[in-house]
Amino acid sequence: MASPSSTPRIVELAAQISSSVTDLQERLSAQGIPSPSFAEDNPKDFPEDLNSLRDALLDATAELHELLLDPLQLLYKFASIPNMVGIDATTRYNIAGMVPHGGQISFAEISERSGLDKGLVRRLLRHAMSMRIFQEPEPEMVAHTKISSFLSIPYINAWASFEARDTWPAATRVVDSIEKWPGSEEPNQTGFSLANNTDKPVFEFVGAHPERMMRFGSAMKAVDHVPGHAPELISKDYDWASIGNASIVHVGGGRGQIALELAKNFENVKLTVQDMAMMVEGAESDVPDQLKGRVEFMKHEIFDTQTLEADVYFFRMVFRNWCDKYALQILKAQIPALRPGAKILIQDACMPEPDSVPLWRERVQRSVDVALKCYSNGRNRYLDEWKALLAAADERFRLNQVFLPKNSLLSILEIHWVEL
Ligand SMILES: C[S@@+](CC[C@H](N)C(=O)[O-])C[C@H]1O[C@@H](n2cnc3c(N)ncnc32)[C@H](O)[C@@H]1O
Repeated sequence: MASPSSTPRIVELAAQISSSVTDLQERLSAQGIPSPSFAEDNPKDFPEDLNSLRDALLDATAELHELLLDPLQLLYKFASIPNMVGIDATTRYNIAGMVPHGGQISFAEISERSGLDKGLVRRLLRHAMSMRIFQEPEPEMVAHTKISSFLSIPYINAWASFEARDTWPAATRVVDSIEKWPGSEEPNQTGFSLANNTDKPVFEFVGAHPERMMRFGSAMKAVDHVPGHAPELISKDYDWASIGNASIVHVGGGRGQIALELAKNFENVKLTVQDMAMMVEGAESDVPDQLKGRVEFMKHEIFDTQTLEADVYFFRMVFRNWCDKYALQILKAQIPALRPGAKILIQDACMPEPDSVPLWRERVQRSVDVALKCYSNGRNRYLDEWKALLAAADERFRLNQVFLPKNSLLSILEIHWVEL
C-alpha cells in the first residue's frame, strides 16, 4: 500500500511499533503484569483494556514482517502445510502432557513413552520448537514454553488434534467439493464429506464416531479462548436486564454453558435449552442447585416447528453452520410460536468489510468463514446478507438493532417479530 507521506512505509511502521511498545510496556508495568515472553509461566492473556494497543501492534508488526518477505516466502508462510505435521504428531501422542511443568524431559524418554523413534521425536519436536511450541533448554532436553504449556490442557490438546486430524484433511478437499458440486448448499457436499468419504452431514457423521465426537466437543470448548468468544462475555454483550422477567428459548444451545452463565447473572430470566437428543441427554445434571428450575433442557430438532412460546429466541453460533436454504427453514420454523413483541436474538459473526477492523482479527473471521464452508457449506454473513435472509424468511422479522460489542468477533442482531 502506498504511503501518503514521503517516509518509507517500513520506517513509518518501525516508529509506530517503537512508540506503541513503549506505551504497552508502561501500561503493563503500571498494572504489575510481566512483559510478554515465551516462558512457561508468562500470562497467556493480555488485559482487555490493552486490546486496541495490542491490535495496532499486531497489525504493524505483521505488516513489517510480511513486507520483508519475498513473494515465495510469503506464500510459503501462509501455506504452512508442514506445520500441521508437527502439530498432529505433538497432539496425537499428547507430548505436551509428558513434559513436566517447570521441569524437563529428554527426547529419549519421550521416545520411550510415545513408542516413536528417538530421531523422529527430535526431528518433529525441533520443528515444533521453531513455532515456539516447546524449547530445548539444554541439548536433548525438552521443556515447556507458554504455548506448549497451554497445549498440555487436555481439551486444548484435543482441539489442536481436531484441527490437525479433522479440519486439515477436510480443508484440502474444499476446492474439490466446489468442483464436484458447484453452488451446493447441502451440508453433505463439502470438503469434509470428500475427506471422510461420507454422505452424512457433519454432526450425524461425528455423532457415530465417539473419538471424533470428543475432539469436536473439545474444539467447541477451545473456541471459548478465541478473543471475543468467551462465554463470560455473554452477559456484557447485550442488555439482558432490559428484557425483564423473560422466558428465553436458547435454540441450538448445546449443553447449556451460555444459558447457565445468563441464569447466573440475571435472576429474572428462565431459559430452555433446545438441541439434538445426544447433546441434551444428561445435561440437566450439570445445572447447579441454585439455578435448577430456571435452566431446563429439551430435545428439539432445529428444523422442526417451534413449540415453545417465549419472549426471546436466542441463537448463538448456529446460523453460521447453515447455508441460506437451511437458515431460512430454521427461521420459518419459529414462526408458529412467535407472538407480537417476541424477539429473536442472533449472536453470530457479522463479517467486516475489508479494512474496517484490525487485519489480524479480519484474518480470524475469514479463516472461520472458510472452515464453515469446509464442514457444512455454512458461512459467515455480511450485514446486508443478514438483512436479505430475514426479508426472505418473512417480512414480519424486523431487524431492530445490531450490537457489536467491543473486542468481540460476534455481533448480536436484535430482531423483533411484528404482526402486520
Ligand atoms: C456451533 S454449536 C453452538 C452451540 C452454542 N449455541 C454455543 O454458542 O456455545 C451449534 C449447535 O447447533 C446444534 N445443532 C446442529 N444441528 C442441529 C439440529 N439438527 N437440531 C438441533 N440442534 C442442532 C449442535 O448440536 C450445537 O450445539
